[in-house]
Amino acid sequence: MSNETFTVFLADYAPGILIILLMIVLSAFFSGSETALTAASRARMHTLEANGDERAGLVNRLIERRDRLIGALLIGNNLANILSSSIATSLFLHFFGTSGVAYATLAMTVILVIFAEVLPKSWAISSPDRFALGVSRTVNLFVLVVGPVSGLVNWIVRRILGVFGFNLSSDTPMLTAHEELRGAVDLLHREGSVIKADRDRLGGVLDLGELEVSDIMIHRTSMRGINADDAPEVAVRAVLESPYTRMPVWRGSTDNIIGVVHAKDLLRALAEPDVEPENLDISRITQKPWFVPDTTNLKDQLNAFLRRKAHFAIVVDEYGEVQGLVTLEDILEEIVGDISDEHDLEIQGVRQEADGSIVVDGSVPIRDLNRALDWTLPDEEATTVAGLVIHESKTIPEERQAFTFYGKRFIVMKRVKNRITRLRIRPADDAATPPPLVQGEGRE
Ligand SMILES: Nc1ncnc2c1ncn2[C@@H]1O[C@H](COP(=O)(O)OP(=O)(O)OP(=O)(O)O)[C@@H](O)[C@H]1O
Ligand SMILES: [Mg+2]
Repeated sequence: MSNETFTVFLADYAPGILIILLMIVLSAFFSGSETALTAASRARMHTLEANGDERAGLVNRLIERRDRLIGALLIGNNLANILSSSIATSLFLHFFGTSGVAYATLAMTVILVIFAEVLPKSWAISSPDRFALGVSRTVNLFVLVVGPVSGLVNWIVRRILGVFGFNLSSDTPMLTAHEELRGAVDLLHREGSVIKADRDRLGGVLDLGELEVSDIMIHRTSMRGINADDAPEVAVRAVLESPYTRMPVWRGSTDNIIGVVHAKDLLRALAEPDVEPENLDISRITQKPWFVPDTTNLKDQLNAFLRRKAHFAIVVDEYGEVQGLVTLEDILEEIVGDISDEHDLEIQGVRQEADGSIVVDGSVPIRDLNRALDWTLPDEEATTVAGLVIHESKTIPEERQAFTFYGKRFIVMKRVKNRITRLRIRPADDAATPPPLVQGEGRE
């Protein structure tokens, strides 16, 4: 090729070749960005953003609207690939006639796969965070410009799918992150790489957002507190006799809680020189109670405990009426299972008999019984076992009357006035008992 023909060649083809090169670079940019932004660590980006990194903020905004991001990048990528291939084809047609189409297809496929796909994606995946931060501004600008087009694309896709009966409304609930996590944990458990205890704990963490304080609180009837108007030595004895470290202090009636006493503060006060139990001033060592709504979900309550560095809260309903109490330990137990310490009681009023039946006091909370014996008696309608039997039988049963529900036989052993004070529970012979129906009312 002489100098002259080379100049002519350049003048004729250089713009085309330049555009092809530019498009390959652009296509590589889009592919790499997609990989980097998808693989970037969200935790790291949030930390960086919190520390004032503006580019990390952009990355977070982009990832939050993932479909818009992917849509825009796809459009850019295709635009670049198709433009470069079209120009290459027209150049090749010039040199090789009609077989130029085949050569162009072959050459561009190889070039695009290597330089516009695999190479940038491999590069991006090797350090996605840095790559994502680097491209964030440019990609953001591009998404802003192309966003409306990708919105149009999504709309057309939905329309066409709609014709075939698939209904993807724009807010079709995708799997929530929780459901995905739970699914993954269950799957790993089934495959054997996550043991049951771990699955239960991970599941417990995920459940926190779905349970409310009222689901796990200690009901007001089981709360142990002290009366502010009692003589100090009576209060001291009450604290000594209780297994609990913190005790609500009430005045007038048990649901008028004015404070909380910590056993250690009491011990300190008593250890002061010339303080005798009888002249101790309890109100001096009571701390202000912390009231929380019964509808608080456990995740928020756990965070609130940690933030306040508190362990103990009084639960109130929407009218401010005391419903019960909840402690940090109660929430942690939802994750790790039962926690006992050297002063915790086995649940009281439950006795396992030699014949396999269980004898319970009527006042035992259903939740405690369920937890202790791994049962699933419903605790929505009634709090105590006696309450459940009364609710299901719709009467106040006589002694020795028996009922079958929820797969168990409940036999009333003792009734004092209108209260059922003791019951025997044994597995119902017929395990297929339909749950809510009261079956037998005969005497045993
Ligand atoms: N005054 C109370 N009355 C009734 N139940 C309580 C009382 N205080 C705590 N509980 C319950 O006892 C269980 C153990 O809770 P937690 O470990 O927080 O109390 P604790 O053992 O008295 O305190 P700590 O472990 O800090 O010494 C929880 O189920 C909690 O709800
Ligand atoms: Mg404890």
